[in-house]
Amino acid sequence: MSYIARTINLTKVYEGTEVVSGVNMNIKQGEIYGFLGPNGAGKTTLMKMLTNLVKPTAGEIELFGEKLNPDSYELLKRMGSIIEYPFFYDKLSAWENLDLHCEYMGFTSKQMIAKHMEMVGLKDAGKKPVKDFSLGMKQRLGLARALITTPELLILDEPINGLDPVGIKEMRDLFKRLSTEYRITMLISSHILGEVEQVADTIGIIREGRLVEEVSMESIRRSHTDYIEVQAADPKKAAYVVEHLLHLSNYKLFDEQTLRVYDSDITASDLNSKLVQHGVAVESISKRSHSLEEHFMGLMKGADDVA
Ligand SMILES: Nc1ncnc2c1ncn2[C@@H]1O[C@H](COP(=O)(O)OP(=O)(O)OP(=O)(O)O)[C@@H](O)[C@H]1O
Repeated sequence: MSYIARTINLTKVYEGTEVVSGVNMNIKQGEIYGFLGPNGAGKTTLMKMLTNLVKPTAGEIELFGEKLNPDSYELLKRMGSIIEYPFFYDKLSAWENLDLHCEYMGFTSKQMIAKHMEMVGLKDAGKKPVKDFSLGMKQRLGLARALITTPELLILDEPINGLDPVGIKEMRDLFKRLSTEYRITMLISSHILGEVEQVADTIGIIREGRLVEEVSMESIRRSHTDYIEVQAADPKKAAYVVEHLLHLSNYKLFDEQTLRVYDSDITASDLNSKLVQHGVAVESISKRSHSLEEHFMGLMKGADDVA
């Protein structure tokens, strides 16, 4: 397996508190890695360490197979990033801002500016001063700037913040294109599952500085459970019928009204008729999936029941 970025026991302590704790993160070449966690979980701090903006307290970072040091300028040139809000010279136009960036980074091709302005949907906004840009436009311009030096790895901290639904869709499509057409590996943070779920190949979940899960979306989709949910006035009676008369053992009582049956040996309509036959007053019965949302929300909040 080829990893483009790895962290080994990465830790950051601020004022005596570990805000990133022993994180082992593995970002594979070519993938989109969705980095998910609630506000304050440590996402930005970890991304700042990956881009040498913050020095780790302990642990190591490997980029492109090499150890990241304070003077790893060549490694940093191979990545692009937007961390927190992108900063621009407000009075300068979008084009001038990108031009300055190219010079600063030692890239001279001006054609790249037009190409990337178009790519992020800002083709006609090049002459506009950045002070007249909306937050969404600044996010796009930040992305153009991060892309202009043709990075192999793109690190984007909450890139969808401030975008309207159309902008979110366009940004998602762009991420997919960057991944499939340009083979750029991406680390994208968010505190909202829906923002990354549709594009990510792998999801890493950080909570209180710890990486609590790192898993491929494929395996999550494969393993998330199907079940039949029964609402009944007396779910204990329903559970009795399920266990002792139908001989199904994989079920769980949830509250005063709800029973979930995880066995795949029975259909919802068969279960309904059997329960009714044995005198259970079924109020509703339906086939459901334990949604990804529930799975991830459970992990992000630290709930025990996240199966
Ligand atoms: N320079 C700093 N000095 C002290 N504490 C800091 C500093 N930077 C971040 N923190 C603290 O570290 C913790 C993690 O912050 P971080 O910004 O990395 O989280 P996050 O997951 O990116 O959250 P958000 O989505 O709100 O940006 C927070 O408790 C924050 O207050």
